[in-house]
Amino acid sequence: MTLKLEHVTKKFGNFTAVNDLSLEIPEHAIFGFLGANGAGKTTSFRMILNLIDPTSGTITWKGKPIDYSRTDEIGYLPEERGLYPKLKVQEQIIYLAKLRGMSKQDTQRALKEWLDRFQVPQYLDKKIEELSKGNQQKIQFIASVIHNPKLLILDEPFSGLDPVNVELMKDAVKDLAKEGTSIVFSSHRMDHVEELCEHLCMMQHGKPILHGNLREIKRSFGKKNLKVQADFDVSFIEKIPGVVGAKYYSDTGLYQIENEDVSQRILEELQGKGFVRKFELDEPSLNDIFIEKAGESYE
Ligand SMILES: Nc1ncnc2c1ncn2[C@@H]1O[C@H](COP(=O)(O)OP(=O)(O)OP(=O)(O)O)[C@@H](O)[C@H]1O
Repeated sequence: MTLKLEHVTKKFGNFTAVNDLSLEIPEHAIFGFLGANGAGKTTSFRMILNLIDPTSGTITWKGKPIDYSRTDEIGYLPEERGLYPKLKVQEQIIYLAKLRGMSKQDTQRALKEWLDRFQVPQYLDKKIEELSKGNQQKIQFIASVIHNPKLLILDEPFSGLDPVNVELMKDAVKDLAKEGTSIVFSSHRMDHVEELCEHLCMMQHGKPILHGNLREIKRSFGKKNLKVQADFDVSFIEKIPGVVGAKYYSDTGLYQIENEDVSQRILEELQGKGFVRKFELDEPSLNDIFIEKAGESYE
């Protein structure tokens, strides 16, 4: 029951918004679409949902094109938030859930649970226009998940939310995945994708420049990061073989090293030179990988 994109390209006139995108989104996974503004994330989602046609390539869900207008298996949180301002929260959600084939009673039950979960039970009979933007977003998120979709597509679900609400929404996304929903979400925040996703696709100017399992991507990148903080000058570390990058922030040296053996060599060289306050070996960040692949910084 996977979502499959094969050689998908979308052109608007002479401009290529998505360029030869192929990927498979495994069942029950959280899949992150990462990319700066204009990278092609929303265009990819619109094609997945059959809202616009690819110029070339094919997209299938369970082996067939998605019929977004009819299926009750899909949930979609669009980037442009679009609730009816004059409707009350309850009226709005009941209306949208009905389009997904849900009864009024089931919707009311599920809505109460979601409002409690998002700590806003008092919004049930409030008009959408009376809510703050972030709270409207929570309601629109509820609209996209109320019918327990099997495939959930979330376009920038965390943008505009304060840190507390980002955490609430992240937990909801994690729980939905645990319950069996396949989730695809876009973000320009690498930290959100690193935290939530097993799989990701990183887009740049319409092209996928990195794609696959997050752990595999990090492992195959090879290099690791080492943080050293000491009461003496540690800049000699950059000359040690296997150290391929160095940066300094006040009293901390940040090194990119080829492998773990190099960190052992560095540790030996540090012995007897003075007091070492920090020696921390880390996986490469997505940003490190992006810079190497794309030849430029992320945003
Ligand atoms: N209907 C359209 N006609 C012409 N160009 C378009 C159209 N839709 C999108 N584009 C262009 O395609 C590129 C990709 O846009 P898209 O909205 O997919 O990016 P995105 O990664 O979602 O960006 P953001 O993070 O800003 O939402 C942009 O340069 C955009 O201007």
